[in-house]
Amino acid sequence: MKKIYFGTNLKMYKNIQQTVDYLKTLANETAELDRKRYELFVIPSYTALPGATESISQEQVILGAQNMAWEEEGQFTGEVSPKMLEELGINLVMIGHSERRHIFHETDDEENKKVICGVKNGFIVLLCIGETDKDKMDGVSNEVLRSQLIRGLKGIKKEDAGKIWIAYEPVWAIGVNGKPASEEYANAKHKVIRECLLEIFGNYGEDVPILYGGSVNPQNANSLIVQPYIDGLFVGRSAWNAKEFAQLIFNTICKLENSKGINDESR
Ligand SMILES: O=C[C@H](O)COP(=O)(O)O
Repeated sequence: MKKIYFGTNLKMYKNIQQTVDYLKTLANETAELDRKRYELFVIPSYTALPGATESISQEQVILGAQNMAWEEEGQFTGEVSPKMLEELGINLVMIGHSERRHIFHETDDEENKKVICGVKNGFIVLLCIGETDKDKMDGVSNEVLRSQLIRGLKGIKKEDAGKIWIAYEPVWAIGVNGKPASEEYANAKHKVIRECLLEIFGNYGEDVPILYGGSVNPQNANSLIVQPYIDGLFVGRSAWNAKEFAQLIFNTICKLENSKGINDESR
């Protein structure tokens, strides 16, 4: 039975104390969660990472970094190296979030160098991909997703597929001005992504979880999670209150376990 994933990116919102308080509450509220079946992760800001690693066990909540340099050291002012994250005990790095790609103009080739460096340094690499509104209007969403995957995962060995997680986040669905994708649309794009992963990694492509992100909220989480190609939810705003995030997680699990999907071997 495949794992189901729930995670959040705290973006540039919570300071050190707020992050520590958030994590303690989230760990407490989700203490009953079966970690063999459900994976939970949080991606705080860099400055909060030391406090975060000291405040909770990563057996309860995996901690990630929002970005990472593609080199281990060097003349890269303002960047954070994988070795520095390793020193903090961080287990996951997020690469290519929509805000990195579109505000900071990161390219697929740069994301690829970071993915390679992250895998090499033993991190779980959460690669974010997603089409823009224009891509969608022009009818090239599938091609854009395939291109981001093929370029972003270039050079990753099949045997390392298990170190990659994918977050599908349509750019038009993210943030305060975002409009959530319908469950049908999200599921169809996850199918495209799964097929592409199987092309890239062969059967190892099944080892890569694909999470949906972009205006996930208590109203749409249940219908998204039961979709056959959706392996988890990557939540922004609706996760930033720890008690409400825990409630969203338990509600969706309840929905999932009461649905037919839970008996399907593919889940
Ligand atoms: O990293 C998380 C995503 O950008 C989703 O954010 P959102 O749920 O606030 O749209």
